[in-house]
Formats: sequence, C-alpha cells, structure tokens
Amino acid sequence: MNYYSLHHKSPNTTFKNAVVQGLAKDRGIYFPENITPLSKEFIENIENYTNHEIAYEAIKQFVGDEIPTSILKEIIEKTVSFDFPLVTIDENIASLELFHGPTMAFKDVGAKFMAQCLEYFNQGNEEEVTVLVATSGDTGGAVANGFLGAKGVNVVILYPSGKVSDIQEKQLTTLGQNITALEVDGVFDDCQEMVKTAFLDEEITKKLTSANSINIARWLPQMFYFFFAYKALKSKNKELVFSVPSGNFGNICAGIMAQKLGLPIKHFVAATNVNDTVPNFLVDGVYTPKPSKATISNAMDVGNPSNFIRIRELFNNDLETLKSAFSSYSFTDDETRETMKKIYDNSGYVADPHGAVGYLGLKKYGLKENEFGVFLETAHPVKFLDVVEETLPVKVEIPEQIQKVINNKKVAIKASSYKDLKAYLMK
Ligand SMILES: N[C@@H](CCOP(=O)(O)O)C(=O)O
Repeated sequence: MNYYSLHHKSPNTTFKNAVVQGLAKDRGIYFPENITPLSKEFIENIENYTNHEIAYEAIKQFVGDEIPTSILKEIIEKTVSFDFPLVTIDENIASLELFHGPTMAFKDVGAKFMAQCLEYFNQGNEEEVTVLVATSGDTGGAVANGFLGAKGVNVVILYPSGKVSDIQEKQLTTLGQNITALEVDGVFDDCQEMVKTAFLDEEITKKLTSANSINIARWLPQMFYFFFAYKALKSKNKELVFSVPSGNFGNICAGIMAQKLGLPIKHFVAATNVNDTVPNFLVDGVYTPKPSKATISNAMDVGNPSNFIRIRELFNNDLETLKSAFSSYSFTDDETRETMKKIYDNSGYVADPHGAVGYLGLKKYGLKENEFGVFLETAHPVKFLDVVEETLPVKVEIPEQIQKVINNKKVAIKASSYKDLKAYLMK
C-alpha cells in the first residue's frame, strides 16, 4: 500500500517509509492511496472471528506485503493483549472501555503496534531512530511504555509543563532507559509544533520519526476498537452511534476508516471540551485553530487537531457530506463535572472527565429510537484522580499498572522553545 501526503507536495511512499518518516517532507501527514471495503460476508459474520483475526483483517491492506503475514499476526497478538469491555450505562448507551492496557489509556494499542513495526523495519540497521512525540497527557505514557527498551530507538517526549495530571506525568517521566521527557513551557500545540519543526530542520542529522497519531502506524490500529464494539453489539440489531472524546482527532478518524471498510456505523460524534476548533468549523466552514486552553479533560486540550485534515479527506473535503455522518459539540468543565455526577447517581458508573464529555456528546446528538450509543472511555478514572475524587463520592483504587510508577522519581529536561529541543537533538 502506498501513502500520499495531504499537502500533496511530496512523492507518494510505502508503508515502511511512511512509518519511518512519520511526516512527509512537505509537512503533510500521510493518507492511504486506496481503502478497499472488507467483504460483506466478513462483516456479517464478525462474531465468528477472534479479536486478533478481526484486527488482522482490518489492518492487512494498509501494511501490504511490507511485513510478512506471520510477523504481522505476531505484532497484532502482542498489541491486542487485553480486553475492551462494553459497560451498560442505560437502556441505549454503553461505555466502551479502552483503558485496560499497560498505561490505562486507548493509546496503548497504537503505541505498541507502531513500536513493533519500527523495530521490524529497523532490524539490521546501524543507525538509531529518534521518535519524537508531543503529548497532552496520555500519548506520552503509552509511547514510553510501548517503546521502552526497543532496540535502536530513542524516544523524546514533549509535554506541557503543569498541564498533564500527576499520574500521567509519572508515566512519561520515570521510565529512563531509551525514554527522555522534555517539560515544555507552553501548551500541547507548542509541543506538537516543535516536533513538526524538527522534521524540517536540515541541521538535525538524526533520523527522526513521530509516534503521535500523525504516524500511520500509531493511527490505523485505533480502528480495531470500533470493530470489537460492533462485534459485541451486533445482536442488538440497532444502528450504532459512536461518540468519541476528541483532542487530536486520531481516534474518531480511525473510526471513520472502520466505517469506510464497511462497518455499519450510523453516525459519529466528536465530543470536545472548550477547545472547540472543530465544532466551530462545522458551524461556519472556517477552520480557525486557536491556542489550546487547559481543562479537566486535559488529554483533549488541543487547539489545532492534526487529524482533522484526514477526516476532511475521508469526506472528499465536502462540508455537507461530512455533516451528514459527523457532528461535533463542545462542553465546559462545569458540564463535564455535572455529567460525571449524573452518570454516577443514575448507574453507579465512575466516568473519567473524557468519558463524561463523550457521554454528553451522545446526549446532545439525541439518540433516535432505533439507535444505540457508545461513548469511548479513553482513559481510566485513576489518571485524573484529583478531579474524580473531588467530583464524586468515591475513593479510586490505584491499579497495579499505576502502582508501578506512582512512587518513582520524575526526571525531565526543561525546554522553553524549539531551540532547546534542537540543542538536545544535536547533542
Ligand atoms: N490526546 C493526546 C494528544 C496527542 O494525540 P495523538 O493521538 O496524536 O498522539 C495525548 O494524550 O497526548
């Protein structure tokens, strides 16, 4: 499979090159040349397949013959190694919990998949690869964990100082080995911009790639969740509406890819916090990125979502077509807290702030009688311990995955501008 840059000024390239480069030379993100729907028979009989088989069917055309089948299957087995349960919230809504992996956020799947692809492509190569990643909270920990000890790979994580939760910070600053954290005086968009600038800087001779969802190997495996949820809910015979808490819009974009592959999904809701660039775009058709604002759902504090350009491409850059299958609404922190309380009072379910925004998205959309709504629980409530315990009358137990890092010592290098990142990379 070949990929083209969405800035259309770089040559098309292979899966391997797109993974190894992360971003095209023209600063565009990569997009597959073709998307071939899976067979109707496969979709209609999906309940007869294991999650590993489903993931393989979903991803194989995007990898092509660049990774042998047996190795791709092994990569999938190591990636899809935990559960993705659906928890009923009320008669027509369920929470799809994506947080049962090693860092308790949905990013674990893409991070592990990409780390293994990169290790495969890097075999026998003397030159080390530096993976740059910007995080507003969850990507950093997942990438640190997924790439820890990967041969020939060094990871540099940029995160906005004071704008990630304490547990998220521990996850990305305490592992050591081939993982380095840079604590940036700025917001997530500054971190993302610094990463993109480094790619174009010809003075940096290190081989760079990205482990944000701009990288196709981080982005595409996120399709799997939608297939797994469909398999679990198929017997309900209802039309599915997914509400995805959205920051960099990679997850919802992967859901739309799953729909393009033939998964019968009725509608997508991109639920955001007050970082409302996309909801505003749907109203007036003008895309105006803004500096991100800090909220209690910090992993979504993104003012210029990298993947929205892919979503527009999936709808042929036509606003009306996009609006027929996709809505986007924004919610304040007060609304988020109120909703956490409401969900808890009505069902006893402890939603994290991101999940609560997802739930609000379904409510605002207004499910019709024959529809069933799924909101994605993108991270475990423990990752937002203070907010959850301040808002709900609960004491959150600290799971084993978090116990492992919680008392470790933070090690981070301060960075106030691109100059500091460059100096670090040129060392
Ligand atoms: N929500 C993210 C921001 C980066 O998103 P990504 O999916 O492109 O890595 C985070 O938690 O860091």
